Amino acid sequence: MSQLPQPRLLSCADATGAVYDQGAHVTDWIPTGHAPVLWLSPSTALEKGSPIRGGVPICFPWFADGASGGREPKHGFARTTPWHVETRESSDHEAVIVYRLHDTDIKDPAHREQFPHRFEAEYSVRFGPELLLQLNVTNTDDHAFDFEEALHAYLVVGDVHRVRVEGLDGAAYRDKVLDQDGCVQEGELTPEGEVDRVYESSADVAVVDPVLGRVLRIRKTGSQNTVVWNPWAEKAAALPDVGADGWTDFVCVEGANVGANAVRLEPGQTHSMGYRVSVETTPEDPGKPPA
Ligand SMILES: O=P(O)(O)OC[C@H]1O[C@H](O)[C@H](O)[C@@H](O)[C@@H]1O
Repeated sequence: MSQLPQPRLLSCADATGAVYDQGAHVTDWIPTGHAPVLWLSPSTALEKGSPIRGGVPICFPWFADGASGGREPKHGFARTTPWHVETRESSDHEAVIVYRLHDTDIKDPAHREQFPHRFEAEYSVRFGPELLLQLNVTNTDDHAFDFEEALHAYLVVGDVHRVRVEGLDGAAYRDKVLDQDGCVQEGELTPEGEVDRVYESSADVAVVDPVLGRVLRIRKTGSQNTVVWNPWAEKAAALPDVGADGWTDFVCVEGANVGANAVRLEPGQTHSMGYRVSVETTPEDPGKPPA
């Protein structure tokens, strides 16, 4: 497979960022005065047609293998398809790039067959003191269709053993590790092993990181699910593009609409999902004791 062209680099006084046209895939966001916020695997393949491990993959028009299973490629075709740059502009406090994808950009007949609908997807990325991502999907066909979506952000943490994910208390979730529905989150989530949970929640989430001394705040709009994922040691060992120790350095907190929350769009309708991240530095916080 051939190498991907270099990512587009954007900057303004308040941030720098990087995005690949393939998958409109944001791989870097550094708000000025802070350490990088998005994790990118040092061993990811940067090859045409391969998913990039890290940053913010866009899962569309299905998540995992789809609401009723059996769909390929995993997480839909959008993350491995080149998107078109629509506009790109910078001001002092914000650098913005807008991408577009149409059904006609999907060249593989097997992929089109699994989603035989005319659509237009627009994705805007705003790099500033906040990272603001918005995915708008429009039904340009003459019949209704359903789709799933996720903005699968890999967030840098000092040590996943020590983070606390707040904001999900009381939310129902499907535990994909246990293959169990109807679980309910009690208090904050403190990862102690593989985590793969699809929460019913549109609430704000905070990733409290005592090692890096910061809190990442995630705010969502138009998103009924929050997915939290970390493969932990054993599963990570089976993912060559995560790297032996890479899994301790991130937690994925994804804005999503999946399963029963798949979006139904009538002809001409548009659905928008927004995902926003900001960083706060914290005073000394002992967090959990080291594992
Ligand atoms: O390895 P990938 O295809 O990128 O998927 C990575 C992960 O994505 C989501 O978080 C899913 O809930 C997980 O089940 C999956 O393992």
